[in-house]
Formats: sequence, structure tokens, C-alpha cells
Amino acid sequence: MTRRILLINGPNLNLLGRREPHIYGPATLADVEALARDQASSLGVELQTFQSNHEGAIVDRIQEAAGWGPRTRSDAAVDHHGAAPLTKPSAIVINPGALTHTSVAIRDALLAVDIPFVEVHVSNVHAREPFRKQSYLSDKAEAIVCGMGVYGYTAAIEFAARYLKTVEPE
Ligand SMILES: O=C(O)[C@]1(O)C[C@H](CCCOc2ccccc2)[C@@H](O)[C@H](O)C1
Repeated sequence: MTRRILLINGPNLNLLGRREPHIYGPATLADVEALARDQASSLGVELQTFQSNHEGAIVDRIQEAAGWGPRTRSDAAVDHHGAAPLTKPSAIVINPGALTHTSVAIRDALLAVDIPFVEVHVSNVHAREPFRKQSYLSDKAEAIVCGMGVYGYTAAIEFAARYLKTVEPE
């Protein structure tokens, strides 16, 4: 059985490497996704990636991971956008960005699809402004990684892949 991980990045993470490098480092989102894909591949796991600045689009993508929504019909070679149907991941690695601190909707979507997830933050949110200490996801995450820079993504991918090995034998 092919094991898949869905990597989701939230608002403003498309600016990685282009703004505030003193907080988020020099790596771009493309660098992060390439690093994560290489890490997943080395562990025999397929990686799907998604980034959006919009809460509803992130909720839609989470729902699609469970087979809900237009792009998950198994009978479609391609959907009306010409995109191939999405295959379902067995784990989600998510950096919700600032939505970490505000979004009940993303919490509800993750709980609804019942797919194990790992929460990632590039910065150490606990060493920043007080409002960044609050997460709507952490109590339901399998694990939380923060403060490791972009290597937090590879740590999360490795954990998710090993977690998959325990819950979905090959
Ligand atoms: O440390 C993280 O990964 C964060 O999730 C990043 C969020 C911000 C998204 C990235 O925003 C950028 C803004 C300018 C340049 C690069 C990234 C922030 O709101 C969270 O508290 C912690």
C-alpha cells in the first residue's frame, strides 16, 4: 500500500525566504517542499503539497484528503479543471501559519476527516508574542514541532512516516 503524506502550508508561508529571514530563515517555500519531498521519498512515502493564504481553501483541501469534494471522484481520469483526482493521504503535516492561533474551522476540518496530523512551526512560537502561544490544533496533534527552522518539516515528515509504519503495515 502506497503511504502518502499531505503537507499543508497556510497564509504568508509563500513568502518564506523573501521576507523576515531573521525569523524564518532564507529557505523559500519551494525549498521547503523539495526538502520535504526528498525526506518523504527516502522513507518510501509519497508527498502531496498545498499552500494557501485562505482559510476556506485549506478547509477544502483537508476535506478532499478524506475523499470529500469534487476532485476526489475515483472514476474521473481528470476533473473539469483537467486535474487528476486526489489520492488520500494517511497523515497530514500542517503549518497553518497565523491561522494556528485563530482557526476553529481548520481544527474542525482536521477532526472531521480523522487523519492523524503533525503541527509544524518554523519559529519557536513560545518565544514570541504571547498570542502565538495559543494553538487551536496542538491538543489534537500527534506531535508539534516548532523552532527548528525549515528542518521542522523534515522532522515532522520522518515522524509521520514512522507513525504510518505503526498504524498501516505495508
Ligand atoms: O513559525 C511559523 O511557522 C508560523 O506558523 C509562521 C506564521 C507566519 C507565516 C509566515 O509569515 C511570513 C511572513 C513574512 C515572511 C515569511 C513568512 C506565524 O503567524 C505563526 O505564528 C508561526
